[in-house]
Amino acid sequence: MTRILVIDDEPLILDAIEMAFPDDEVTTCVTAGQGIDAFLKSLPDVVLCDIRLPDMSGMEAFEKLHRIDAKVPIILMTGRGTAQTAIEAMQRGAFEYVLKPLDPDTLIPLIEDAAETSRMTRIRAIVPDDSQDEVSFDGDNDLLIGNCPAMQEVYRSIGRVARQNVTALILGESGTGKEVIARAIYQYSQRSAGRFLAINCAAIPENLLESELFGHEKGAFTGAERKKVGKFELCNDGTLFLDEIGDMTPLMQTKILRVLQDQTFERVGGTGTIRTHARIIAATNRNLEQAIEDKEFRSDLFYRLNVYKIKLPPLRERGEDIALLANYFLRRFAKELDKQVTGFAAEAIDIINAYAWPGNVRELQSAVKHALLEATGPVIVPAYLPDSIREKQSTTKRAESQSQASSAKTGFDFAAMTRERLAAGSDDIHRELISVAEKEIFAEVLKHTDGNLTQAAKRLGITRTTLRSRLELFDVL
Ligand SMILES: Nc1ncnc2c1ncn2[C@@H]1O[C@H](COP(=O)(O)OP(=O)(O)OP(=O)(O)O)[C@@H](O)[C@H]1O
Repeated sequence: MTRILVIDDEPLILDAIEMAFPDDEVTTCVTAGQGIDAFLKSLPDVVLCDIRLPDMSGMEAFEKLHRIDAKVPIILMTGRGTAQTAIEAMQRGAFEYVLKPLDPDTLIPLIEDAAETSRMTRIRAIVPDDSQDEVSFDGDNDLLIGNCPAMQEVYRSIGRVARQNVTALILGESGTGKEVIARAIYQYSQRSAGRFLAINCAAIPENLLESELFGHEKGAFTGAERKKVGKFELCNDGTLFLDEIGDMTPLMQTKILRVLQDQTFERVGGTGTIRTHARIIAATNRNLEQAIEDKEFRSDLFYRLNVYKIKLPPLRERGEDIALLANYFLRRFAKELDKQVTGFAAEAIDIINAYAWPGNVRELQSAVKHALLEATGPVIVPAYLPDSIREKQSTTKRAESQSQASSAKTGFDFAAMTRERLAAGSDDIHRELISVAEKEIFAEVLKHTDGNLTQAAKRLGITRTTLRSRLELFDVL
């Protein structure tokens, strides 16, 4: 549920917004004064503010709200005549502006985007300190849980890179915590009071991504009925998180490379060169070295991004952290859901430890939530865990050990695994299953070649570099 504060003196607009967000908490105010009071009383996640208000200008209202808490995204509503003022407000920190009459198809995704930005900026990602034995519970922030050596190295890396103002590249499978690490880097950086904007480079088509990142001039293309300020410009002194960077098209890769090389770009349809000092944090679940070899990713862009690399281990390789995380999520969600559940039965922890967690921490989180919702007693027993984990844990875990020990038998039921991943809600099934298959194939071939990579690559019909990088990705080398 998003807490939205709307400040506008037109009752029709207030009603329309309340109707457009029936599941959210919408507070409406008809003057700037009332809006500021409501803002001070309880900070909203997002503010929508008209540019013309009866008691002060929308610009003044924006500046007052922005001074109180610069991390709350403020969207200005404007008529065509006042769009220039709204653009100026954006350059001073407003999140976006929308033209009246409001179009729900534009407004709803924009509010969702603003709410997500609000969450990422305001909910702190806290790195544990060395002295921490017990995990202290903090409902308002995200604590990074895990003590295994690989995670300790991740925490050290955050400490080293956060204050350096350099580009950081976060690598790891889906759900391993890349976004939460990006937030930690931002929050521990010298730019923590500034803007943090995120964009998922895989989720939107190329032309939209281009506009989102670089902005566009009015009339730059059909449908560009207003000027747009892009994220690179908005984040001039802030931090821009480019998620799923490995999935960008060649054109976007070239454009991003230019920004990284000389900190300049042009808006789409614009001629003026704009300079940006945005700090870039990039993340991907792809093996970029492999993508370079496959000619899908520019090597010069990779070298620009790879200034400081943080590699997140998959959950299945985090040993005792798995149970630590499960217990943390149990306490967290038990509080949220108001359930009197105190812990896991030993058998349930055994299953959790044995499962391969292809969806990593995110999958564990939803499994614990599922178990809590199912629970009727004070302890989580195996029956409360999702079927997919109980039934298939042995299959998936075996996949891991087979690939590493190179000694197990073959014969996965891929149809069953696909069904399992579908039931688990995964949206990365192709990669998950292909990885499991690849690991098994490699393990068998390497066993046959006594671990000789050159011979194995020959028998597999792939290059030695490809084999090496796949094995590195699986952390087999
Ligand atoms: N070490 C950790 N301790 C506590 N919570 C974590 C940890 N790592 C990840 N999480 C939680 O797991 C969930 C998934 O993490 P996140 O979204 O950062 O993963 P991701 O790698 O960015 O995933 P994707 O590649 O799919 O975007 C989030 O709710 C995050 O807060």
